[in-house]
Amino acid sequence: MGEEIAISLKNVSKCYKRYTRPVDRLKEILLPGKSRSQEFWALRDINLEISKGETLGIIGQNGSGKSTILQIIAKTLTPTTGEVQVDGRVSALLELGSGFNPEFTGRQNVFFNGRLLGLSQKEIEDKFDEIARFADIGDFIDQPVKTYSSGMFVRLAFAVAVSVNPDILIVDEALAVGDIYFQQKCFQQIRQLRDSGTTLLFVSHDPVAVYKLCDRAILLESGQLVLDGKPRQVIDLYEAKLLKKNDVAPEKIEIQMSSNANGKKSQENTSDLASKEESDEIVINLPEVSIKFIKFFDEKDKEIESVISDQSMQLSIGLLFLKSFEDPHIGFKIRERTGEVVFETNTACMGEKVGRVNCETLLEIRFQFEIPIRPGEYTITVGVADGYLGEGLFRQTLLYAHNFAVLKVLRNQEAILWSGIVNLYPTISILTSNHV
Ligand SMILES: Nc1ncnc2c1ncn2[C@@H]1O[C@H](COP(=O)(O)OP(=O)(O)OP(=O)(O)O)[C@@H](O)[C@H]1O
Repeated sequence: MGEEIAISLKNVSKCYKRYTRPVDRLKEILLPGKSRSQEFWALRDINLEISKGETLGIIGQNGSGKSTILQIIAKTLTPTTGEVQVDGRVSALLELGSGFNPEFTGRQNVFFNGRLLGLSQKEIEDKFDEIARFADIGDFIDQPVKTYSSGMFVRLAFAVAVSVNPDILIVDEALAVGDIYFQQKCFQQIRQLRDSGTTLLFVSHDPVAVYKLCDRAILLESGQLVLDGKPRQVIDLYEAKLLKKNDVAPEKIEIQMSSNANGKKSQENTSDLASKEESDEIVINLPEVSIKFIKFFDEKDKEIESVISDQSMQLSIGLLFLKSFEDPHIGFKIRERTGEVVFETNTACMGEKVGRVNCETLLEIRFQFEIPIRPGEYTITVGVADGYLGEGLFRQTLLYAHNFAVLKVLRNQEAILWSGIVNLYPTISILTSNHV
């Protein structure tokens, strides 16, 4: 699997015309010859190949071009320049409402859309009950869709989109609309399609959804493809860039890919971050702040390689400051291998202050905590920022090293048998009384 190409974009760009005032658009139509618009490039020179069966997450800030790229692949939008090739039946859940006629009932829309997606009347009749069951909107199926809530809308749209057994499924943020039960149902359905070989393109602002569903991700920034890699790397870079954006003094900070596993750093600029190896992690830092070590200790200050579930431990972070800082704060994040955050905090959020650090200081900070989590491998991310502004915000990020170390949590042989993410240490009371 993976060699046959489902979607290919070659040098794809999309330019929109933008008008300062709506009247300018009218003037341009009535008085052709003089352009009253400005060009706006929503996508610039995108090159992308997606193999059959691949699951691609598309990440980017608002306005970065995510929907535009999906619409171009779904052929509801034509690119200004470049070449697009799509091999297979595409089913797209784009903007809420697209593809449905508001005056038609749900039932009529199912038939209408089913035909658009290439099913015969008979095929839709055969699938109709299954679609209605999945959408689960009761009698509303025979009401005009203009009377639907956004949740009902997306239920029906999703049910239709997945029922046609598409070769390529495109989902744009649609899952954020439904309730949690429906979302789970959708995820399950998407997973089933994925496992049966459907190519999936998925836009979401929820990193966890991308971690869980996708085996590859791309990051778009102002219409350009900035990184194509593993979901974890792409999300880390996205989050690093968000952090940088919020900084008051972001200009000096560097974003790099770093091979933490062997300590080798490749000082690359984000502008030429092409497709990256899985071991590369995103590090952002000022040159004057670096991590010297990360160590684990037990509660008796003995250094340990791994920790037993339910026990106490200490995380020790050694930082070298080659410049003085007035109000530095240090934080850590523990993540599961899948990328899901188990816990994170920092000195500011804990109501602590490190105080001023002088130039050429080696600072060691130790966090003590319990580890009531299931056995497995977790990663440690370290962050350092200066100038606490409240509400978890800082004046400037000094360092952010994703997945810098691995923490192994071993099974506690004395613990009860349990499953899940966190041990709640349950106890039992059994109360009996005579029932009269
Ligand atoms: N019809 C249009 N005319 C002019 N500009 C447009 C048009 N459609 C989109 N744009 C602009 O193109 C850029 C990319 O839009 P797009 O909807 O693809 O972004 P996005 O990444 O999906 O954003 P969001 O996360 O907010 O949905 C935005 O700046 C948007 O304002």
